[in-house]
Order: sequence, then C-alpha cells, then structure tokens
Amino acid sequence: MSKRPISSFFTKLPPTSSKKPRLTPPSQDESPDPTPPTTHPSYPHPISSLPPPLLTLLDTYARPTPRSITKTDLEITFHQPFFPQPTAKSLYCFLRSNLPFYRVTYTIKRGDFETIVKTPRYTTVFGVDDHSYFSPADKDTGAYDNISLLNRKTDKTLLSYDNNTKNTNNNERYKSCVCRPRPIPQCLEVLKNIVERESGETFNFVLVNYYADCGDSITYHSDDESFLGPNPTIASLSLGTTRDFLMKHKEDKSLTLKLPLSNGELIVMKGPTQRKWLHSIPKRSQTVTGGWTNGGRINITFRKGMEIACTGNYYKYNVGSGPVYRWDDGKSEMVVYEGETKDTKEISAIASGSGIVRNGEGKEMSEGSGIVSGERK
Ligand SMILES: O=C(O)CCC(=O)C(=O)O
Ligand SMILES: [Fe+2]
Repeated sequence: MSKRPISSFFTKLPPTSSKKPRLTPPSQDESPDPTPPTTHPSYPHPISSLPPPLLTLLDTYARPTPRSITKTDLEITFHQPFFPQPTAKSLYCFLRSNLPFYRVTYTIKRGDFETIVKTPRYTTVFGVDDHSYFSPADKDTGAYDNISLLNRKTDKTLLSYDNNTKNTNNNERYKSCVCRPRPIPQCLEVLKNIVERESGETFNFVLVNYYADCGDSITYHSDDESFLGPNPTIASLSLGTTRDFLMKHKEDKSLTLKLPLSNGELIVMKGPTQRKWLHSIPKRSQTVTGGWTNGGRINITFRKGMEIACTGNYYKYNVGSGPVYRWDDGKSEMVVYEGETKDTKEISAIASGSGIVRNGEGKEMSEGSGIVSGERK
C-alpha cells in the first residue's frame, strides 16, 4: 500500500466565496495514489479513506449560494445542495460501508423507575472537546496509529493509546467515557474541513446517525447542552433518502417549520436556534425518494464541544457499550461485526436478550415515544 501522507488531504482549506472548482480533477493517466485506511487503537477496525476521485468530486463542486431561513429565534443557512446528487450518493454508500456503528441502549431513572431506552437509529462519533487535542498524524506516513491525546493548556499527554490495552481509559479527565476518545478518521476529517471552509466555523466533533429505514427516527430535542457553549453552531449534512426535519419553537406553539432534507443538502443552525427551538426526524410509515422506497439515510452533524463533559456524553450516547455494527453488502443490512472481542460479545449477548430489565419495575421503551428536551439522547 502506498504511503502517501494522509495529511496532504487535511490541509485546512481557506474560506472562499469563489464558485470555481479549486482542484483540477486527475487526468486518466495520473490517478493519485489511494490513501491508506485510518487505523487507531481506539477504532474497532481500520476505517477506509475516501478514494481520491470521490475526494476530488467533493472538493471541486461549484456550490450555489446558500439561502437563509429566518424566523423568530431561528437562524438557518440552507445549502441546497452542498454536494451534487451522484457525489452525495457515492459518499452515502462509502460511509455506510466503512464506519463502525452502534445501536445504543441506555437507562434513565424516572422517580423509582429505571427505564431502558433503545436509540431508534445507528450512531457513531469521533472527536474530543476543546480542552484536549489529538497529536498530529505521523509527518512522513500520515499514519494515525501513534496519535495520543494531549492537554490543550499544558501540551502534556493525557492518554497514550496502546494496542494491547482494552478500549477503556484510566484517565481522570475522561473517566466517564465509555471508550477512549477517537480521532476523526480521514473520510470524515475531509468533510469537516470542507464544511468549516464553507461555513467559516470550526468543529471538533463529528456525530453520525444512520437511519436504516422509515422506522428509524430521532425524537424532538435541542442540541443546547451547556457543554456546547451559549449559542452553538451546528452543521448538519444529509445523505441518502429524503426525510422530514421538523422544528417547533419551545414556547410559541404557533411557530413550526418542516424542511424535507435531501441527499447532499447541508443546514447550518446558528444563534438562538438550539436554545429556542426543538427539532426531530419523525418515523414515517413510508418514504419514497426517486424510485427508492424506505431507503436509508445518513446524517452527519459537526459540532464544537467546549467542555470536558461533552466527550463523556457523546461517547456514552453514540457508542455505548454494546456491539459494533458494520454494513453487510450481501445482506443489505447492518450486522454485528465479527472482529469483536470476547468482552463485547458478552455485552452484545446480554443486550440482545430479553433479560435486560434492571429491576422489577423497569420496562423497555423506544426513544421515539417520549420527548427528550435539552439533551440529544
Ligand atoms: O438526522 C438529522 O437530520 C438530525 C439529527 C439530530 O438532530 C442530532 O443528531 O442531534
Ligand atoms: Fe439534534
């Protein structure tokens, strides 16, 4: 495998309003070397890098000027589209095949009752809050293998990842994390860089949702946790099937908004939007996009976590402690990843069995059956 530095694809792209392509597509006879997969001890498996032709298509698109949507307490920039349809569809297939996903289950306490909540979609997350940063990739090879986590103030190592240790961490700062914080792999870092360039914002977390079909959803909530700062900007990219993004004002019930989000579209939510509005992707009995019925959808949100608590929260609710899922092309569905350790197999057997009720009173429920306000769970 060629050792072309991954970092050559990571260079921060300067903000630009130019509508012209910025990279020259490779000619037939000089196709660039493929970038090796991103590997890191915190990953359950190597994560493939974007094929150079797809990378070029993503970066050279002359995107139309976005439109602004403003309502009381709401500021959204709508890039329609951010990536052209065929490119976005390739990206959708690529990410669905190559990212590790989780179907997280967690418990919440309501009075004396402990309730098990099953997240009604697949999720995954990469990144770390602003108090820490990952050391740069290897200068010569671009490899991630030895990337460690450093304290932003002191530049001292907080976690040096070791292939031989379990995927838990003993670091005081991140002791509430269900797994070790994971650096953003090349395929998502590239997208983050393009979104940052076009929006003029910076992000340190990439959260991915995979809605397998029209029955997967996210309940009404707002991404207004204090660990994101007072008026967080959140950029949200949609790939695959069109799904309705519903919004409603937290106080004024007459204020609502429905945005069908389609393949390749990006919304950037800003200002008071998270503080004042809720949003959701409701279940549907059927979705039809083009000739495609009840297809899947990937949503990627780019966020900036300001506080340490953000990291524990995001890994708990988007990775959890259950099995890893990967896309199976033959079966056309997510299946439990076979390369898992004995420990995760045991957890997966417990989670998929019927005996997960923690106390006599507990009952299972789906997130979709309740409104979770103020927290994205
Ligand atoms: O899938 C979407 O468009 C929304 C996802 C979302 O709201 C979230 O991840 O917090
Ligand atoms: Fe959200």
